[in-house]
Amino acid sequence: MPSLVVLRHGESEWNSRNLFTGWVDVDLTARGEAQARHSAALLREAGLLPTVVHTSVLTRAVRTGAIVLDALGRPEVPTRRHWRLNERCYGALQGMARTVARERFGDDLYLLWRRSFDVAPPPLEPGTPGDPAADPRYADLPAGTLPRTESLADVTARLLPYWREVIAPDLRSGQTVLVVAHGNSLRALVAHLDQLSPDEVLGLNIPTGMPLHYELAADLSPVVRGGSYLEPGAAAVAAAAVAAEGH
Ligand SMILES: O=C(O)[C@H](O)COP(=O)(O)O
Repeated sequence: MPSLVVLRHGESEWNSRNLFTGWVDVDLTARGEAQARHSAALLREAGLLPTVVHTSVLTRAVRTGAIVLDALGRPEVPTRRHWRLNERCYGALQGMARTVARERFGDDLYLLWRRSFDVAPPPLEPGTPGDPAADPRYADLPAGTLPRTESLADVTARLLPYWREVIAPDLRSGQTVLVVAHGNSLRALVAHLDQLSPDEVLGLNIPTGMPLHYELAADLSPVVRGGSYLEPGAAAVAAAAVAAEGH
């Protein structure tokens, strides 16, 4: 059976400061690096040795993937990086503390912007941190591709082509695929895999550095809806902490 593991990057510098991050390119904290190494140990114990890795082009995901492979003694495993796996663009919220956002805009709008499927935050101002128009990584993308803000629906629309055209063929060819991405780009993928309702999407939170395993049927539908965290107890506690951020 095709085997997929999805992993949100380890804790980042802005995760530890509770700042909205989006496309701002920050690094891992020492805790985040340790989470990546622990994820490798869990993968080894579970017999889930990746044969291909897909990451976003953001440092926190790229480095998490590299640390996992290094800890497994498998630095030669091919890794592909693509912007379509990037975190959602959080627009004008990028760089803002979650507590400030919740107090400034109110609980309802704060929740809608963080966790609804089809509501995007206000767009980022040109030239502010994380503006992809100023980043050479995206220089070759067609004009109009780069987001200035994204809803989860927007993330889904730009992520699924990569899922269908690149990751799915790896799975169908029998690879053990590790996808290292972000809290919301993985929410978009999980919502697609599990066909989540809008209410289920609203309650979906993915913790940093905790491998989530999906056994997939031949049509790539999950054998177990929601997949299986390799450390389910710790993941449930950490996901609740993500939901509570900013409160
Ligand atoms: O971009 C960010 O700030 C995080 O990766 C996800 O933040 P959220 O859990 O508030 O959506």
